[in-house]
Amino acid sequence: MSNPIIALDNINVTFHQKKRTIEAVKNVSVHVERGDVYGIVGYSGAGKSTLVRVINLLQEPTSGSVIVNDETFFQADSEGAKKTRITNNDLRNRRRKIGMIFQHFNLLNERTVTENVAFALQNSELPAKEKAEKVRDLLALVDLSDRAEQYPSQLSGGQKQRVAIARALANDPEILISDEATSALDPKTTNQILALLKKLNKEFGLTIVLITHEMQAVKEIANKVAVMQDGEIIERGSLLDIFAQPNEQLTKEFIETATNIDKAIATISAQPLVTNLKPNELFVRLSYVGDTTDEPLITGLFRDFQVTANILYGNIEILQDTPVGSLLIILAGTAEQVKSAIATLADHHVVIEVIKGGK
Ligand SMILES: Nc1ncnc2c1ncn2[C@@H]1O[C@H](COP(=O)(O)OP(=O)(O)OP(=O)(O)O)[C@@H](O)[C@H]1O
Repeated sequence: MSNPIIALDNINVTFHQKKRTIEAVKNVSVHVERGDVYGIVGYSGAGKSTLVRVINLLQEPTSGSVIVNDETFFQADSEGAKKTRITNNDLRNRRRKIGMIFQHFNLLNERTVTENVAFALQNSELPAKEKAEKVRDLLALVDLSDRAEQYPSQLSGGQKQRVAIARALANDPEILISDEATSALDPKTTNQILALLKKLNKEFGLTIVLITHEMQAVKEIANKVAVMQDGEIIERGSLLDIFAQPNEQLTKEFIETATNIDKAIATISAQPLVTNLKPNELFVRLSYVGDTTDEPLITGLFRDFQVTANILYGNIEILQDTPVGSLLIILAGTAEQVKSAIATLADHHVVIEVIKGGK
């Protein structure tokens, strides 16, 4: 496998203020592979922005190493230790290959849409005619050709973000950093922007680092997820693994915001079928990923073990073209039968969580 396009290792960022020291990022290592959409989620203040600003040295780390495209941007073993740093001139050039988009778009209000995008090409060596062509192509790509001569104040939030994306793409970056880019948008517009980012990733192989407090956004487009809290990454993995089996409480909370499964459990737990659960019944949650969903698991329980399964709630999401399911069901049968049925489900990589019963 080739080297990661972004390798952050043992990154620390410490801010020294008059009376206090803030450890915004604590010994974080993140490797982003080419073509990844890497989601970093966390609440406000977790250190997400500080961490991603390290990638293009908008924020110089206190210590650690930053390697982008096999080039060392920064390296220092510890605070105050001798450091290696890319020259300012080289950094300026490399930064053009790392596009950024932000929550508040950061457009120039006195300039038209075309001028905003062209601004990113001011240092480009392209002849004027090709620059103009490039801007036109970019506006077509983000579906804003008809707004070329308008000003930001005449655009909706989603349109402004599309101008920002066109501008971020002007120098053909290999990496796009999205810092809460959909946080100020309504859900429908958010989905349109996420769909555009997904298209850029799929069609052009653009590597995207997406930081957000919205798990829903990560769920839509990321293939990898890291969860940040108090300057540290507390959990990470593939999107599917994280959704199927989160370990940390905070990860579970974020997933809940995108699936509402806890709400479903609470509502269904209050129903008579569950409050009056019989001694031979178990109220369980089954979670599964991938092909398992296609199997007639539930009918098999009765056929093979004479265990009946009463489905009270079901939710199947498609994450990265893979079904990820959650079922809330009541299993009924003898203790022996239910035990065998559960063992078989587990053999099929179904995670079983007993919510009530079985005493
Ligand atoms: N330049 C700075 N000087 C001092 N403290 C800073 C600076 N930048 C960030 N911090 C502090 O570092 C911590 C992490 O901030 P950061 O902006 O990285 O978090 P975040 O997860 O991106 O949250 P948000 O989404 O609210 O920006 C916070 O406590 C913040 O106040």
